[in-house]
Amino acid sequence: MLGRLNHVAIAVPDLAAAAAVYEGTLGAQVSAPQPLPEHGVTVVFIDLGNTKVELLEPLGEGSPIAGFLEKNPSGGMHHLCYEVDDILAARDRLLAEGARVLGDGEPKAGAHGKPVLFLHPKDFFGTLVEIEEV
Ligand SMILES: CC[C@@H](C(=O)O)C(=O)SCCNC(=O)CCNC(=O)[C@H](O)C(C)(C)COP(=O)(O)OP(=O)(O)OC[C@H]1O[C@@H](n2cnc3c(N)ncnc32)[C@H](O)[C@@H]1OP(=O)(O)O
Ligand SMILES: [Co+2]
Repeated sequence: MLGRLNHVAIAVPDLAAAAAVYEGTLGAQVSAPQPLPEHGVTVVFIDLGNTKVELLEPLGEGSPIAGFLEKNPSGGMHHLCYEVDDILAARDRLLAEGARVLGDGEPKAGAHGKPVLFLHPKDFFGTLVEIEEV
């Protein structure tokens, strides 16, 4: 079921400052900020060739990452995103295996415009998992 690792996401309190560190200190190419109100975050991506790093900060009230940043005020690893070739088949398998799919269980378009779903961190060893259909 799992394909490539699409991205590793890091939640940050200040996206511009984090992007500047990735550009200046790490010499990375960082994409322009992408506000995603439907996800309650603004993101940038660093394309590493074999995978990506996603830096994200809260956007608006009720961001799903606000609680995480309260607990981790300087930021931290937030989620992993695995690629799948059929997100509905993946969802059905995950539900059949007893995993919790977050939200209403319906895929939403992610940062790349592809359908994504999230799985509860407590079901995957303290790691929030995102799956993205590619
Ligand atoms: C840009 C679009 C898209 C893409 O295309 O890449 C994105 O990546 S959008 C990213 C932002 N969206 C989401 O993260 C959606 C899914 N997340 C959620 O629904 C919530 O974040 C959550 C997972 C339900 C957690 O919400 P929270 O308010 O923190 O709830 P709790 O405090 O009840 O947390 C429960 C429990 O889980 C621990 N936790 C929370 N977040 C994480 C995390 N990222 N990694 C690991 N563990 C996490 C939290 O500490 C609680 O643990 P206990 O305190 O031990 O109960
Ligand atoms: Co993501």
